Amino acid sequence: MEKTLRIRRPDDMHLHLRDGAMLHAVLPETARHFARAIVMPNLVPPVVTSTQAAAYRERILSALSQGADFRPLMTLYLTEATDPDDVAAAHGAGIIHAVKLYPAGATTNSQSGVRDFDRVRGVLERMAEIGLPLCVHGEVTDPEIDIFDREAVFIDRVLDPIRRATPGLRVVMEHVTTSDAVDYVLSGDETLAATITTHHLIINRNHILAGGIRPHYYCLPVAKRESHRLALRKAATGGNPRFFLGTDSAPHPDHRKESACGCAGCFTATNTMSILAHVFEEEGALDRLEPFTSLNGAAFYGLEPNQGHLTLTRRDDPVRWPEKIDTGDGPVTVFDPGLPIHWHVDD
Ligand SMILES: NC(=O)N[C@@H](CC(=O)O)C(=O)O
Ligand SMILES: [Zn+2]
Ligand SMILES: [Zn+2]
Repeated sequence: MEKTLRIRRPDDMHLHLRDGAMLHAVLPETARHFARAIVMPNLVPPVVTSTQAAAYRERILSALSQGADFRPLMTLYLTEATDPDDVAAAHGAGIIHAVKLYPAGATTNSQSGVRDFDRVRGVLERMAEIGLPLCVHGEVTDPEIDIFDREAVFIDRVLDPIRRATPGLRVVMEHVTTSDAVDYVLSGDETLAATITTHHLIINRNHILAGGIRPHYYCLPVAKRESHRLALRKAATGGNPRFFLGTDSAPHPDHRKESACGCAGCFTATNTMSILAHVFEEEGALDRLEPFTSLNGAAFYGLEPNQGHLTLTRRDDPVRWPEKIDTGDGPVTVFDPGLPIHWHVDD
């Protein structure tokens, strides 16, 4: 039976748009459904100054097709040399909406990230004063720590000390993958929130490793065991306004993923809204899809909800999407949820 759901147009609060040919190829995939996105700054070289953020925003706007209704919300990449005055000026001018913390070496293009957290204390204190959110890739990089434990250890060793030392700092734990992170968010106050990706609601670590290694399911933080996936589903669909969508859609050309040392990232921009409707229906929480995708994130970032709407219809025939997106850097594989999805996004 057909079922219809009308929601405010969604925001993607964690997105990789890249640059150049890749930007041109992937931007329409997001702009088709999403009205805004928090755009990650991990370009090569990274977006570290307000001038660079403004220039990157212009490149995104000029890559948009005519008539597209999409607003990029820019971020700065925090380094040990970041100038608190530049951050505050960029925020005051409306150029940036967050600063992104990558522990050096934690993920794709994080080599310019932070090694000594004491060195960014001044920036964090200024951000707390002006109410500018810090988005955190929450994994320790200590090689002694098992990759499946790196998020939980980061909370104890790095994040909780930073939050205690910087009262009032608004923090978004990005792409949470564990029940530990969910519990930590629930234990926090209104200054603490988390994004949850689409793919972490679908896959656990077996999808990556059992029966053959599947590079297109490899991302960071890596998917954990099933109990964690279930905790994420509960958090996403549970109605707490401090959990919201950040797809972490992260395009890499196939030749970089299907390799002896494949890089991390799942590309989900194309089919995210259909997959999420499926997940929320399975959890008996379709009425909570709109808060998760379109209201909670905006509220945390101090933005009005989008004016436009998106309509999803459940039909008997499954949704079709291209297996790959062609880009100037080679094909990018679209995330495969591994099951038929029946929620069509209406044009
Ligand atoms: N999530 C990923 O696996 N990859 C992201 C980086 C990130 O968000 O950590 C990327 O830029 O490719
Ligand atoms: Zn990350
Ligand atoms: Zn990311």
